Amino acid sequence: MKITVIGTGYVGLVSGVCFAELGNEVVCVDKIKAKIDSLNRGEVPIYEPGIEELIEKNTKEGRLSFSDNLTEPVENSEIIIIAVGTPPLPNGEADLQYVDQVARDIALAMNGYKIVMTKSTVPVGTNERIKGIISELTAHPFDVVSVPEFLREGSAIKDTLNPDRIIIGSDSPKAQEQITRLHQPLTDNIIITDIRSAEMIKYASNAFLATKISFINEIANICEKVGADVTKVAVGMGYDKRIGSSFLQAGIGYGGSCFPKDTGALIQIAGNVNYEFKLLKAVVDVNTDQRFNVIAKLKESLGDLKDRTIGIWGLAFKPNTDDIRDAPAIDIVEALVAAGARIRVYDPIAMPNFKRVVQHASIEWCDEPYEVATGCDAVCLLTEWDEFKNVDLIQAEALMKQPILIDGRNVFSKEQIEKTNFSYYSVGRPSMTRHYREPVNN
Ligand SMILES: NC(=O)c1ccc[n+]([C@@H]2O[C@H](COP(=O)([O-])OP(=O)(O)OC[C@H]3O[C@@H](n4cnc5c(N)ncnc54)[C@H](O)[C@@H]3O)[C@@H](O)[C@H]2O)c1
Ligand SMILES: O=c1ccn([C@@H]2O[C@H](COP(=O)(O)OP(=O)(O)O[C@H]3O[C@H](CO)[C@@H](O)[C@H](O)[C@H]3O)[C@@H](O)[C@H]2O)c(=O)[nH]1
Repeated sequence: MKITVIGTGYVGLVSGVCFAELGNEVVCVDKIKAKIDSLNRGEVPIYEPGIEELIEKNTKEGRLSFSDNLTEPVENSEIIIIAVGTPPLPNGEADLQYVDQVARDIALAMNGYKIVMTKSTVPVGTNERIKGIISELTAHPFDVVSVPEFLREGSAIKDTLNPDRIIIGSDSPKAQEQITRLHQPLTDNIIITDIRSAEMIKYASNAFLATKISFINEIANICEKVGADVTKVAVGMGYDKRIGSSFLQAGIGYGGSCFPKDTGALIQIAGNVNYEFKLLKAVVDVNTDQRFNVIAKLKESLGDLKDRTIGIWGLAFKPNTDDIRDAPAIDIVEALVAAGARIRVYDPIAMPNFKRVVQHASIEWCDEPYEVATGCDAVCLLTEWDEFKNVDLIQAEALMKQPILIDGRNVFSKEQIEKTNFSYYSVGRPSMTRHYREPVNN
């Protein structure tokens, strides 16, 4: 099939390349010319394992191309995919200006029947709004279908080529049949719904996963006080098939471009119909507090943080991505700056993006984890990159002023820590505080 994908962010690029890999003819369009120019030079604007190779292969084989103008691609395509951003407005609601603009642009470029397939995460009713915008500007026939995207950053290619399910929200048998055919090579789990339910499935899924994370984080906080181990609790709970073992990793809370934005948007969607989504509001509050537990643990072990040197291992909101959108590390580093600490940071991939958002004279940018540890009063692990899991803790400890380790992701085992002199604080597991404590004003 001939497909135009509009928006070359994570979703646009990954779905574009995957549909090309399945044998379709795909043009990825973005309004930012510099992005298209770099893609045409073979430079990929996002870090995502496996994507560079797939882009190279599919462009070489002639199934994938890039353009900063949608007119010709839309004219030549049967299916137009909307994959532009829906960032939060100050009140949490999704900002639909990019979606609206694309709907207008598609309408003006249409030359015959098209299927407009929305992959952007959009509030219930938005696909009807898209339909309205397009039909005001063109007399050509078209259908709008909602096919929400469930990929995760860091495993986006794998998720797209092996989805748990495909949701198709449609009110047109003709469009439904074509979009089903497009996705058939990926899975048998194709679920057809009305458009509004498809839109809601996306928000409800993200909100449920965020709820699981805040739930286990609260259990972790209680475990710390009663001497239980949340990692064992999660394993024990996860064997119950009704609960499931995934998304029960306690830590410093969820971040990223989706959960914070989509939970906020769903609270607003409910609010707009006079429903207070109390549970989800609590999920968001718990998540905000969870980030600052890292600061509380630093204060517990060091007292005042002024003039203390604190190391940070990891800035991305999760491993295998350079995305720092709503990463807990932003709030944590800013809180350390505000407390007057000196901060030494390193992330294998996300440092350039982080530097664009957080800049302060007290931040030292390092090239590897041991450089971070050098001269530190404490090190905090915020992203569970393999590079940090493989750190030689004895070597790191020897470089530090004080051996204090705050493990925000429960990466290290009791056995690993027992071989060191670290005072070790993790999340929802018993602390391993040692004899070592320097005077506050050393
Ligand atoms: N990032 C994820 O992991 C993920 C997963 C599932 C769903 N989603 C949803 O998918 C959507 C896209 O997310 P993303 O992270 O890929 O976004 P992004 O912000 O990374 O990229 C969006 C792209 O759209 C382009 N764009 C905006 N207006 C345009 C226009 N008029 N014409 C052409 N291009 C235009 C922008 O220049 C940008 O490159 C969002 O609604 C998001 O919630 C994202
Ligand atoms: O047990 C867990 C699992 C995740 N996280 C955190 O939750 C956040 C989100 O992780 P993940 O869901 O793996 O990444 P995303 O790429 O944000 O993907 C989510 O958001 C996307 C955008 O909507 C959806 O498409 C995906 O299905 C959904 O998993 C990260 O900060 C993780 O560290 C935890 O703290 N504990």
